[in-house]
Amino acid sequence: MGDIRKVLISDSVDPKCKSVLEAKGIEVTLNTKLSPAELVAEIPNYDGLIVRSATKVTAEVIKAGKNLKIIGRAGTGVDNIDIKAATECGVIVMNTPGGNTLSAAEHTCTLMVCLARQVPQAAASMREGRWDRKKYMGIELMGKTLGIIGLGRIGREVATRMQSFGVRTVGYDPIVPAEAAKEFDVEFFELNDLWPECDFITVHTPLIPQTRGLLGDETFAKCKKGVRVINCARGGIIDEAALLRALQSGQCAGAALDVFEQEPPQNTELVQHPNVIPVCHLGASTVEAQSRVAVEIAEQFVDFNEGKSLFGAINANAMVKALSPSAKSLVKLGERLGRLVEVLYGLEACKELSIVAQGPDYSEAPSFLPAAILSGVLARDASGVTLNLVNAPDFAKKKGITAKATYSATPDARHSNSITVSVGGHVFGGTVIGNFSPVFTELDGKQLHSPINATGNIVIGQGPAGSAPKFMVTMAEHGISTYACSGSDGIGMLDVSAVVPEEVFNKIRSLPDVKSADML
Ligand SMILES: NC(=O)c1ccc[n+]([C@@H]2O[C@H](COP(=O)([O-])OP(=O)(O)OC[C@H]3O[C@@H](n4cnc5c(N)ncnc54)[C@H](O)[C@@H]3O)[C@@H](O)[C@H]2O)c1
Ligand SMILES: O=C(O)[C@H](O)COP(=O)(O)O
Repeated sequence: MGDIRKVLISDSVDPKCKSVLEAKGIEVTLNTKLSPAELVAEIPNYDGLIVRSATKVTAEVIKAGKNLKIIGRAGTGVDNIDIKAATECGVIVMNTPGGNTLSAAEHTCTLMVCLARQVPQAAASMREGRWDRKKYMGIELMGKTLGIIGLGRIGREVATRMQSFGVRTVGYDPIVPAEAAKEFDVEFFELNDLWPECDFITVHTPLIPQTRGLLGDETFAKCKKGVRVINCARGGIIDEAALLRALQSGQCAGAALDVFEQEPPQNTELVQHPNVIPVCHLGASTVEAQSRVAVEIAEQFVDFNEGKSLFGAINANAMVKALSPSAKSLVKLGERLGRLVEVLYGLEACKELSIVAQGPDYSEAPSFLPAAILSGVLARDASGVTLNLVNAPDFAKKKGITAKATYSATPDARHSNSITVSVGGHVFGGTVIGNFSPVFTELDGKQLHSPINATGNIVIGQGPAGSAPKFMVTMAEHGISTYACSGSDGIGMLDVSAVVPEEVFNKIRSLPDVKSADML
């Protein structure tokens, strides 16, 4: 069992999610009725949180989650989660990106067909006792052009489905080359050229600054008169006020909206417009999609807990290769080496860290060692935030600290695998013995005659040769014994039986010629 023992599910997620987690011994609470304030009060009791789009996982919630390690989104969009705050607090965020793709694509196609034939409006009018055959004259889809903005998972599935109606599909996506779009029969257009081509436009992008208001007054004006639009992605990609104006002027002949700038929507004039088909965010609401995303997020939590994978994580690059027990030991060693150089030379001297991983087993280490070492270097400067592989790189950036790692397959002369970190010409190193025992092996460029356990209570001191026995005597007078001692050229390292109290350190520091003495 890993670190995730208690999980809160705060949205209505398929019960399979709870079952998969509980089968692995994880305690699960399902509570979909928490107010924002109640969530803030409850969250400290949990290691993990699972949501859909209803729960707003704000910075306040994340900061209150003192034990929170992971937030899972049973679905795609993570705009209801404050990713920046999660990253700063070292909390992993993951989603299940593909689980509801087909349902969202089918829903988009359904809405497009409804726009062409006004089926929802006709059904509503019949329920009101009318038989308005003339009013609901539709258009055929055959031969019409659909513009797809965002050619990711859903955009492509929409394209291939609508092609079966004889619809010509054109599209734009900043990261999809024209040749790749051609493979699923989408003609690529730059955005400016795309607008006048389309009878229908559907958006399938995330809501990010570049896509907010993508369809607005300016772009509606570039469209064919009578264009119909669909938003099954996120409210705000189509500017609601501009859409209402385009509907009122007839520039837009119809809009099908599954998502809104505010949910439930506040813009009632838009929702009530006769040419709008409003739907209460149902893109992913199918039995199949809900079952899939529920199982997927639970299995992703379990895999993370068991050190198998970090599939679906969107803010934990440095962690992806650091899940195995041996990698975890190497992360620990990295943290301790980082701490060692900071304790000896201070933060200012640690602005540029150069890291080398050597030996056949450490080829993946450069992907996570910089973050591990940085979390040690910055540990005393993080104002109460616990640093880890998720948040240390961001913290370091803010402090102007860089860490670069290189890899060499050739082992060093003494160890088959080793890591070193250098600051200002001072080199410190270590290795992991077996899979679980991180040890220091090199102090300021000198190999230690015997390695020192890097996870123990380590005292590090600087002073003249012969200082170490005096350190030991002083600590022994206060009941602290020394398990191991090693050192070189003025730096000594002692593995001791307990954390040394400040008053004892003060005695040690007052010994003749001792430059420094600290707990690591
Ligand atoms: N309505 C629902 O219930 C529902 C269900 C699932 C997903 N969604 C939403 O649908 C959207 C798409 O999901 P997906 O799984 O296809 O995502 P995806 O990541 O597979 O695809 C999104 C695509 O948008 C592209 N993109 C980014 N910026 C762009 C820009 N400025 N212009 C054009 N394209 C841009 C990306 O390059 C990417 O290819 C997301 O917003 C997601 O939250 C909604
Ligand atoms: O981004 C998504 O996955 C969809 O918008 C679905 O949201 P939901 O899980 O709240 O239905």
